Amino acid sequence: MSQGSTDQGPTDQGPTSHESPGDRVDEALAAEGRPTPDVVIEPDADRLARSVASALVARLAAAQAVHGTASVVVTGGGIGTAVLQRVADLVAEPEHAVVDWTAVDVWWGDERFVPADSSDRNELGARQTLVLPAGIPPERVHAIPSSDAGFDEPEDAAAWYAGELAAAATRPELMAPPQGPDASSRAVGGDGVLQLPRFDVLLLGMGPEGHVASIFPDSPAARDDRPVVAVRDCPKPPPTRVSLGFSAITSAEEVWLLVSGEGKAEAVARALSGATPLEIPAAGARGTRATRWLLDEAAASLLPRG
Ligand SMILES: O=C1O[C@H](COP(=O)(O)O)[C@@H](O)[C@H](O)[C@H]1O
Repeated sequence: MSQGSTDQGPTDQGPTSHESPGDRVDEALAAEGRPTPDVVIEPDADRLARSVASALVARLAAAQAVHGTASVVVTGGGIGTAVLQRVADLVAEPEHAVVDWTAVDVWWGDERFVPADSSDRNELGARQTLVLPAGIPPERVHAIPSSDAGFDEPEDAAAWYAGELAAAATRPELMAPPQGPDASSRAVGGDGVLQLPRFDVLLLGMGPEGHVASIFPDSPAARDDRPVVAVRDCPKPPPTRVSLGFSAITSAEEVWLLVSGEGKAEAVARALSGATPLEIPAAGARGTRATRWLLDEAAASLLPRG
């Protein structure tokens, strides 16, 4: 994996004309002094998917060495699904059998609130490409409810998923490690109870306008402090979704943004040069220990060189 690091991290925001939770995410992250994002550029989407897959297997193995289990948040989308396919290829190779897949918890960053068998479900791609081939046990697979799973409204599904996260947060092997006062307050509710388990790696795709999970620019979800939010009137179909909010995304130890294609180059450049999370939600996706922008050449084409 060719590796580079930029000093263009989105921590030096200028003053904003109005205050909103989206702006507060940015300010809180800057105040915590989170690590500057790394930028890794691969020649094309296929090589990007392969190198991310290898890095993900290594990261999950390292997490299991420390905690006994690993916890990953997966994403839908083209490159996100390609990465899971490449991980599944590695699962089939004995020399890469470094991860105990029976001890991996899988979460989703966002989901479409449509019937379970709809091809629009992010869940389907991840189940077919990785969950089934790797043999991850059903009790460790935490899908966001579909519209036919007994919830009439996406708000109910979001509240249920938030409950699942809070329940997992009490499992000793999934407890989040202590963080700084501001960061840990994201994982803890107003009642002082842990709301979020440990996420070792949180994978995100990014849309051409800079959306991550289902947090779109200048949308209610970008202004919502809750760990899980219902999304309505989404500009990209299907319009009704459930998404992790910034408070959950920024509680992850490592956030990896997977981006390929020229159509996303402008949003990548803006996210890494001071756009706010309200303007480009990807700019607000930061891990407590690391943020990695994993790009192909086309997606990186508008970044300043060197
Ligand atoms: O709608 C969504 O889009 C993003 C990006 O998808 P991509 O195909 O442009 O890479 C994805 O990350 C998200 O999970 C999905 O719901």
